[in-house]
Amino acid sequence: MTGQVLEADGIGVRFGGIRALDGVGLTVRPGEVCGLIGPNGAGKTTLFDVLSGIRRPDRGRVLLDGADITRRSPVWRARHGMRRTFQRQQLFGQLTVADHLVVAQEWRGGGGGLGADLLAAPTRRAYEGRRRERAAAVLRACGLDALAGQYAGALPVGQARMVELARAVADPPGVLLLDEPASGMTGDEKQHLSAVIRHLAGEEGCAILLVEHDVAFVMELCARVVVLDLGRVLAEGTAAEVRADPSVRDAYLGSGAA
Ligand SMILES: Nc1ncnc2c1ncn2[C@@H]1O[C@H](COP(=O)(O)OP(=O)(O)OP(=O)(O)O)[C@@H](O)[C@H]1O
Repeated sequence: MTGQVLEADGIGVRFGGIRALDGVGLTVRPGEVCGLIGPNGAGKTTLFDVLSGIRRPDRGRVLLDGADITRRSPVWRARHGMRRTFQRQQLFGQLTVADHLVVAQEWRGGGGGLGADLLAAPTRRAYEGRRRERAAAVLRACGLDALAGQYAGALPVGQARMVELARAVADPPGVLLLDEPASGMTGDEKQHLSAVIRHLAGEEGCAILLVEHDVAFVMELCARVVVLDLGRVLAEGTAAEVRADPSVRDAYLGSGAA
């Protein structure tokens, strides 16, 4: 999969009297890591829900490589290259780490359907073999190969977060939405996560948008940062530009922050 361009154009979402998003626009391009930051309740998760198709906006459009996908389902988006992780951990405790990555590739089908599955037909085994090879390569790239056979339910939070990222890229994405990927990680784990994300954007051309409360992590990793506040884009620019913006300092960073 090559990188895709993801655009939000004039997105509006209301929850009763609350304007969660009010005319939000942003663009993420192939090879770019864009950070999305803002105070609690700014609308970051709601925007992710709209981009990934979980929530239909009241107004505005979502575009993938220029095509309007606003009315496309989350499954359609996932099958056309858009992958997402969630703020709350979403692993299957009774599946091994490697199986998470194999299952993530199963939607492509192949190998002859249920009958072939039940009989373990050679074509089916060949498909599974290729998917296991891909899973092993991704786990190596994410530094998780030693954990391949472990049950996900037994992992500490930092490793579990990394497995979620590995699962999201098991089938190569064009666009990747990461919701607080570093939460619960140690300093070393965050460094490693940064390197993996950089590789995905720089070497594989993926367009990456990430929400993260660890502002130092975002500022160090992201070429461009978008700041949301009260459902609107408050500022957008390089890390240095955003850090120096007085309105961002007032609304979010505070005088001594980042
Ligand atoms: N399902 C919902 N029903 C009603 N209000 C909601 C719902 N989801 C979000 N909101 C409201 O919409 C606004 C934006 O919430 P959202 O979760 O998108 O913010 P956020 O920036 O992701 O916050 P956080 O950093 O705390 O995760 C908030 O005022 C929130 O209370």
